[in-house]
Amino acid sequence: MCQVIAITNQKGGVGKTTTTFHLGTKLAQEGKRVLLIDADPQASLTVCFGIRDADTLDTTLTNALQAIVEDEPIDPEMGIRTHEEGAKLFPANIELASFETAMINVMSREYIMREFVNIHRPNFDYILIDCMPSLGMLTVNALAAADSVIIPSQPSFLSAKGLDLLLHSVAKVKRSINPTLDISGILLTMVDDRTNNARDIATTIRASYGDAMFKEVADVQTADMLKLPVPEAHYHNVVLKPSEHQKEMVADLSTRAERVRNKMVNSSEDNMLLITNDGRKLALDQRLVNPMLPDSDTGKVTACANIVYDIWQRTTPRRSTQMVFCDRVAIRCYK
Ligand SMILES: Nc1ncnc2c1ncn2[C@@H]1O[C@H](COP(=O)(O)OP(=O)(O)OP(=O)(O)O)[C@@H](O)[C@H]1O
Repeated sequence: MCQVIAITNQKGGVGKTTTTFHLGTKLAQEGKRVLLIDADPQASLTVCFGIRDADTLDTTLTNALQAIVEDEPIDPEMGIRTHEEGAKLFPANIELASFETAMINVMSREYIMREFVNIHRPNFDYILIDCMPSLGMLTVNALAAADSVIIPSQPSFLSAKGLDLLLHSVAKVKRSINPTLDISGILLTMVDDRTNNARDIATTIRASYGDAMFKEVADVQTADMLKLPVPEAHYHNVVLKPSEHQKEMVADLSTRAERVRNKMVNSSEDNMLLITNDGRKLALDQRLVNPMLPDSDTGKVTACANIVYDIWQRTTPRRSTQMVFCDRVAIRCYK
């Protein structure tokens, strides 16, 4: 018999899509017939399936729900995509947001998704619904369509605070719309056992919702842990001599620092922070401190531009890409 599970939490970024995608993929790898429904206009689950431009899709959850509202027949194969790992997807895009607003005028609006899900129940062992981060009408629809709910939650103060509200909403849906709805459990996600704060909050959540908690948690995965392939780096340090203007300006910075130290200037006019900032700008390019100054042959920006140009010339046949990072991140503000 098909199990329909809504993965929900009104808090954003707690791992709903990640949980839906990995749970769905794992079940499919075990030979189950799995349909993942993207019920979030942000379409993150759709993107997980490699669909980068969801807004150009012809058939999405919006069309399907619209067809149900208009009593049109639905072809169960329509709009379904297959992932290489075997799970199937019913995609979404931003149009779902306006559909949610329009739902307010529809009769039996809480049951639209249930009707859609029921069409697919006979063909799948599991249907997982990735909900949007809100307790709006689409989430209520997902809860009305589901047999159970998984609640991903991060061990953070704000996530813990929102759990009461969410459990209250689930209870309300169970009472008034879907009496057979169960809570499968609260799944702690992105648990970083290296910090005391995460450990403390996880303990507090367990103390409050112990029975509802999954024993397993999803550990935080950092780039280091994932051991993603990284290209071999060749480091080159380029050491440059200061221009005459830069030397003069550095001397001026010392004079300013002296005046600040001796309290000869009001701190609102000049202070160590301003001086350090000017020093950092000056080190990058003298024109950042005084736009009237000429470009310097020995400036960092010029040297960088020359290297970029040189690499471009050497690698043009390979059409290689260069990414240039700058440690003076606020450069735009000073141009
Ligand atoms: N275990 C993990 N370790 C590290 N990063 C993670 C982990 N799980 C999820 N993430 C990252 O956290 C971010 C949020 O995850 P995800 O999109 O699954 O959350 P969400 O609750 O679906 O978000 P939204 O509410 O916006 O739909 C993503 O960038 C995801 O890659």
